[in-house]
Amino acid sequence: SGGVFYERYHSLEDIYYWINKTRQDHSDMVKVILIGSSSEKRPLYVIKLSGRRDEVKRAMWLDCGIHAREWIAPAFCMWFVKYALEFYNLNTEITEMLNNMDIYVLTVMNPDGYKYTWTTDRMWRKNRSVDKDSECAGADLNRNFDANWCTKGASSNPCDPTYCGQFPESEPETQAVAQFLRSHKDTVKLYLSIHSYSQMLLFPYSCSYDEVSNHNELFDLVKEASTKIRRYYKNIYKYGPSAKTIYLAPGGSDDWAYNLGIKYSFTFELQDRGRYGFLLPPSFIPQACNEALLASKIIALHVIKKT
Ligand SMILES: NCCCCC[C@@H](C[SeH])C(=O)O
Ligand SMILES: [Zn+2]
Ligand SMILES: [Zn+2]
Repeated sequence: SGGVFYERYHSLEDIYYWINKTRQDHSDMVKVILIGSSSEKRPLYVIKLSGRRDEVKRAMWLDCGIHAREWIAPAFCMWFVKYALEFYNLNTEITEMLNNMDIYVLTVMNPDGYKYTWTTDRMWRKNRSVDKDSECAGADLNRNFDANWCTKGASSNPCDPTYCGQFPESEPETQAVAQFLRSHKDTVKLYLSIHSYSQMLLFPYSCSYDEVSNHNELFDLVKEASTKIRRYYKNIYKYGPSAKTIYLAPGGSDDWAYNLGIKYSFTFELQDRGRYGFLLPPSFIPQACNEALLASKIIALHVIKKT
């Protein structure tokens, strides 16, 4: 139903409308939680998906759109929500997921930046906070978390695309997510952050070359996901610990979530590998989202078994 809607990119206003319509159309499985607001005072709405059972003890977190220009990410969050609601009680994996874990989905973590890519600069990455001491705007929200903050792989120059912000959690968007996860850290067992591009399935650490305690388990998970994507969708995803697999990137949401105690923490870089890059045409949305959905299912079902 409304399939073509999910094969398009949508403006920020359309996404806010979609969030509210989804809640109205599925009031038995959907709650909308306001977790904070952006630096330009736009709301940060989290969609909470629950199966029709009583309280479950686990939850999973999925955020998209932390980086403004990575439009395939919010498209995936919307695809994921539509799929979960449409196939609950029809598809075994999604039914198993929703019967055993609530799913929190933050469709656009950086609404100001996303809006800016629709109105002004399609290649914008950061949020749109204004630093009074600089003529440049915006901090990189994926360098603003409290995990080896502003060390190698981030910049302290407000004009740089990887500007770490004035201090850890200086940005309202970072604060909102960190606050929500801190207050739900006993139930959230899986953290997924969706980005583009370069087709990679990554896990901590990216703030250092240190290996996490459950490195082998996380490595096997992303290896299995990559293998299945290659088999079913004939597409190649690299996988491994972030620092070694992509680059050093301190202050990342996944490293911070891991250190908070969410031991299953991943960053996905979706399609493509550079032919279109951030300008991935809408015709690629279905396959890019199905690849990410497959990886999400594999990881979520493992987490349910193990926690
Ligand atoms: N914790 C960061 C995981 C590795 C880097 C991910 C990319 C996504 Se565009 C980045 O934030 O530069
Ligand atoms: Zn990104
Ligand atoms: Zn990226």
